[in-house]
Amino acid sequence: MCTSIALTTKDTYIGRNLDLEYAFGEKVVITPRQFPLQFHKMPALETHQAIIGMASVAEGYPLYAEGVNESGVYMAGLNFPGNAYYPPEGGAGEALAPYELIPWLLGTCKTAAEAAEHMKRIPLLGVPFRPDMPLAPLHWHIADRHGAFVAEPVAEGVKVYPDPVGVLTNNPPFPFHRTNLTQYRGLSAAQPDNTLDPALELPTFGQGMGAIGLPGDWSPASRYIRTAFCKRNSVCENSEESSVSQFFHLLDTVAMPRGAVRTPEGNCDITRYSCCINTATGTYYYKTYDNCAITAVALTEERRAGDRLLEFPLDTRLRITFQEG
Ligand SMILES: C[C@H](CCC(=O)NCCS(=O)(=O)O)[C@H]1CC[C@H]2[C@@H]3[C@H](O)C[C@@H]4C[C@H](O)CC[C@]4(C)[C@H]3C[C@H](O)[C@]12C
Repeated sequence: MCTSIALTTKDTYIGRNLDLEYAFGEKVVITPRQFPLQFHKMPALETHQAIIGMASVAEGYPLYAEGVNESGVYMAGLNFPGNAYYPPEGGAGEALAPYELIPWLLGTCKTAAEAAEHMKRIPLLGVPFRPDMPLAPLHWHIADRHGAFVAEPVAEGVKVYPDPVGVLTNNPPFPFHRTNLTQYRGLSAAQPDNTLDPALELPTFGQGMGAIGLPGDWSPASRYIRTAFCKRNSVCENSEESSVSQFFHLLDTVAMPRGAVRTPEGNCDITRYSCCINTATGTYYYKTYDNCAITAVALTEERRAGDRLLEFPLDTRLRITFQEG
């Protein structure tokens, strides 16, 4: 499962936890403006906006889990099994395969609203990248500094919702999560009033008691509520360091430590990586399960301008610094 967040401090920061029991060949990949992108049913993009994000590269093609373009538009795919539906054959006109969405939309769109409009308009095409690669059952978080959207491909078509909370997890479909939030409307970061019986002495005996009832498990519904609560109450200083640090703390509240979440096959679902992207600069910050220090890849002008994919293998090694004095 996964959790995606859009947070505005001095800039807008967007990113996600990627929770999975196996590696998918992930690395930070920059698709520069002149790298030609091919599509099944759309004309090739010979030149487009540069994209930075986490992807596996297959036959020279960037298969993104999430990315940001140079206009600061973000798009992330999150698991949506049992609900995601892709029509097996598109018509004669335009269509995009699920793995083509991030390259095409981030290659062409200047705003998240524009990408959301395309999601409503362009039919999806249920074609995998390769016959031996399954179609990933996904829904998408789309965001920029102006706001966020959720796009869900279901049997009736692609549904696009505005997302004023700025959070997405996994199943069930998005309207459930919005309704479910109402059940937690009484939670507070402040100490609770004694509304139970003001005549009784019920002094609080520790901090944090206003959030009693905040779900602590890793189910998608609980991660949604926990992230929405922590994001809503988030405070940080007006600096890059403080914003990035805060963003990773928010993701940490829903990260999966190995062993706590088992798949039906008995494998451990873990947070393989967490990322935070500054949409104003395109800087991609990440940490991995073992390397909890933050590593960054900058989207420099030189890197934006090329014609070859730039691949940055993840720095996954934990380093422990022993202090001398
Ligand atoms: C599994 C990832 C979503 C994370 C998540 O929600 N995991 C939950 C696992 S579970 O429900 O708890 O079992 C998704 C997000 C993006 C996906 C990848 C992207 O869609 C790009 C390609 C698409 C290809 O069809 C399959 C490989 C792939 C490289 C995908 C592998 C995998 O399905 C990814 C990495």
